Amino acid sequence: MIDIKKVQKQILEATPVLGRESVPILDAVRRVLVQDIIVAEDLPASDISAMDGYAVSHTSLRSVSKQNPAYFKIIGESPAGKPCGAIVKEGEAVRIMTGGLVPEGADTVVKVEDTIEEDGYVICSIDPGCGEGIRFKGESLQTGEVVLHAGDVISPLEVGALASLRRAYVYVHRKPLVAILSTGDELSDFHEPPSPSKAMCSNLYALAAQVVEAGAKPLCIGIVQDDLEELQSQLYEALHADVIITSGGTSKGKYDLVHKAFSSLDMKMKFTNIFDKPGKPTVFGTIRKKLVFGLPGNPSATMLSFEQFIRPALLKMMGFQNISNASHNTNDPFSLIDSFNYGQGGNKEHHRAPQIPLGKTLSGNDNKYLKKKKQVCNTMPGCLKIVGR
Ligand SMILES: Nc1nc2c(c(=O)[nH]1)N[C@H]1C(S)=C(S)[C@@H](COP(=O)(O)OP(=O)(O)OC[C@H]3O[C@@H](n4cnc5c(N)ncnc54)[C@H](O)[C@@H]3O)O[C@H]1N2
Ligand code: MOO
Repeated sequence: MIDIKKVQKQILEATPVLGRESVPILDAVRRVLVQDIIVAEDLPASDISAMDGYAVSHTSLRSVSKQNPAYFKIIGESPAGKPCGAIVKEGEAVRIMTGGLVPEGADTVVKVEDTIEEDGYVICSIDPGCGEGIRFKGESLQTGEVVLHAGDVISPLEVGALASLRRAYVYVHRKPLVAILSTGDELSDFHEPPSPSKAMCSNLYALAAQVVEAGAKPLCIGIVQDDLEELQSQLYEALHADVIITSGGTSKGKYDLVHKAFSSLDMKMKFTNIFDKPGKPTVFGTIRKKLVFGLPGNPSATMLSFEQFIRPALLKMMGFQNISNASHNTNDPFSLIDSFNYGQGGNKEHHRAPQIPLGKTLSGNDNKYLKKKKQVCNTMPGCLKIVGR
């Protein structure tokens, strides 16, 4: 048996980073960019007004004051999206709206609140300073600038930047396809009637949801009976996925066939048992370089093993680099009380303790899950996630 840290390290060492695919920018959210994004055209592409006001040449505004206002003849209008062809000379102004193109000859926009318009003239008694009220060409982004880098994670901010650069598609790391199989003759699915001897194969759905939440693509293969040939053939079919997860059949029972099926497919076994519970009988190896995880059937063990071992691998496949050893936050249903040396043989056992603040000391009466008095609540040690996610 090996400990969680070693297991996590072994898994990440065997995990490849997947190649790239081009996707529409909205499909790139929470995914990792594979290319640098270089600005092809200045942003803004021309000088545009940052204010509703009047575009003038600053030379006409020098030495204006309340006592000595400047008068400008209005020679045209530049609403947003409809440029004005006029050329502004000294003593002239163009009425301009926010986002409107600044006409030739103008270098300053006086905002409307600082002016009075009368009989085709605008009167200005304040000098806002040369260049005020204008967003100049290239002020936000300049041609040739690297605005996003390979390895960046796309969030709405990056989508906005990409859209403003007119990039409809970007290259990101491919999402792993994760085949999920549930093994066990006792399992049934929604379409089957309930029976006392059957258990609903909830793991199939819980695992698929975890795969989705991690950002990968689930492929629910369904229930596979406790039959070696069927298991072998379903696993063989599943090899077109990037990752295979089975649940159940990993233990020592007569009908626990997962080990045999893996061996028959020449699995390169990395480990078969971990030191901690839940999740003790977890199996991991590779078949034709595909990652294969055999998770125990107990639903809480299945989900915890996914969080500890599979989620980090999926994140690595999708190009995330900042995978750290940060623990889960305590609002997570996987928050656990850590009761060291609790199990027989001295292995760690983690008991569920939903939504208890990190570090809080609890008395034995606080929670039905507590078996000892005065245990310090902790999150699952060694659980990997992206920092800041
Ligand atoms: N002799 C020993 N027996 C067991 C050991 C051991 O060391 N020696 N380990 C125990 C531990 S720890 C675990 S965990 C389980 C793991 O068993 P399996 O992986 O073989 O799982 P199953 O026996 O197939 O199922 C266990 C339990 O979970 C239910 N299950 C299975 N699949 C699903 C599913 N898709 N959805 C919902 N529930 C599922 C199943 O009905 C069983 O109740 O072994 C212990 N035994
Ligand atoms: O190790 Mo078992 O996975 O439930 O406790």
